Amino acid sequence: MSCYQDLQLAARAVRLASRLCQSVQRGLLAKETQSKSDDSPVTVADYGSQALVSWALERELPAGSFSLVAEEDSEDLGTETGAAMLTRITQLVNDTIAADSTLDAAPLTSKDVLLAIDQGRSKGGATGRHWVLDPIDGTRGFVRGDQYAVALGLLENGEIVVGVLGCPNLPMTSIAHGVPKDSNEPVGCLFTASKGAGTFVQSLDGKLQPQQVYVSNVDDPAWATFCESYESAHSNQSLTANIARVLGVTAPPVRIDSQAKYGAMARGDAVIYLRFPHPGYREKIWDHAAGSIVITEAGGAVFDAAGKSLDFSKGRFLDLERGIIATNKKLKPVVLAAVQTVLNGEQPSQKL
Ligand SMILES: Nc1ncnc2c1ncn2[C@@H]1O[C@H](COP(=O)(O)O)[C@@H](OP(=O)(O)O)[C@H]1O
Ligand SMILES: [Mg+2]
Ligand SMILES: [Mg+2]
Ligand SMILES: [Mg+2]
Repeated sequence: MSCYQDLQLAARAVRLASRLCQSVQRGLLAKETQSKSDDSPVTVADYGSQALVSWALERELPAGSFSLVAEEDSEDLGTETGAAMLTRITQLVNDTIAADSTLDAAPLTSKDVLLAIDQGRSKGGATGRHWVLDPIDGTRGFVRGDQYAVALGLLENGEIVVGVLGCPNLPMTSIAHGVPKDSNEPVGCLFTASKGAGTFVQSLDGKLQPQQVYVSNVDDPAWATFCESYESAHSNQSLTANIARVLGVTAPPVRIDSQAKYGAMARGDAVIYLRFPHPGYREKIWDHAAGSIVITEAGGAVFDAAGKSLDFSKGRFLDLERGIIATNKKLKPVVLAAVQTVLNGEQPSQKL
């Protein structure tokens, strides 16, 4: 299959899953959220999205060739509350398939749904082709009614070659000054990127045609704006404020959930993305796979505090020096220097 065909397949799968997420977010019920053992939330939509993407990819790929590294697994659906959730997930998956006039498929059973979810247990690695999925990135944002993304990448021999981000709540217009509340602007963006072919944005509903996008070309940090996680537990915001101060950035950061940040940056809404999880946190590949190619194909760079590009070939986790930074190529050296200045000035106890 060519990169173009992979991209089309990925975009169809992400669109389908995004529709399921949108319908759940509209009528979100408290009982549809569970806590995972690591205390992060997971909803019927996370599972439903993973089942749909897995099902939509596998049916189009050569038999036996499908490998998926994805965030969720069916373990928690084996409990008593899990069984009720599974019924609801199966219904959501089948309703979404039935509502798509381009799909001609028999309804899935609960067992089919469990199997589709558990396809995501692949370990990935440096050889072969592995799809990398975050069925809902930014579940906390999703539950709050804010930003989230369905994020799908394709890892080929250790390198991400395709990335698709479905961002159902992201305005088609710039969020450089934040996401407007209660605006009539159209929302719902689909970002697509493939190796050597650029990054494009189109409306998730398909009404607006794809347009090529580029990261900001700001080369003076004083004019730069930055974005970071909405959740303060996900990134050390006093550290990022110090980095911004060293750079001379004066504008307040745009704080939004999920890889929607990478999409927004790819079209120039913000110039720098700073992510510094608290010591001990290990980044997962599905949290950055699609987003990183969306940035690099838009002319940007994604790297860690040592200046190294992200390495997706090491399995389910990213193996990196502290932090993830994205910006344009001109600003990379100056942003990296500011990051290193601030990290070197930290108290030893604050270091990893
Ligand atoms: N303590 C922590 N530090 C850094 N990242 C964390 C975290 N706890 C959860 N995350 C990750 O942050 C992701 C959301 O990213 P963001 O902070 O950009 O909104 C979550 O993805 P999920 O919502 O898919 O679980 C999760 O993988
Ligand atoms: Mg999660
Ligand atoms: Mg995630
Ligand atoms: Mg997720």
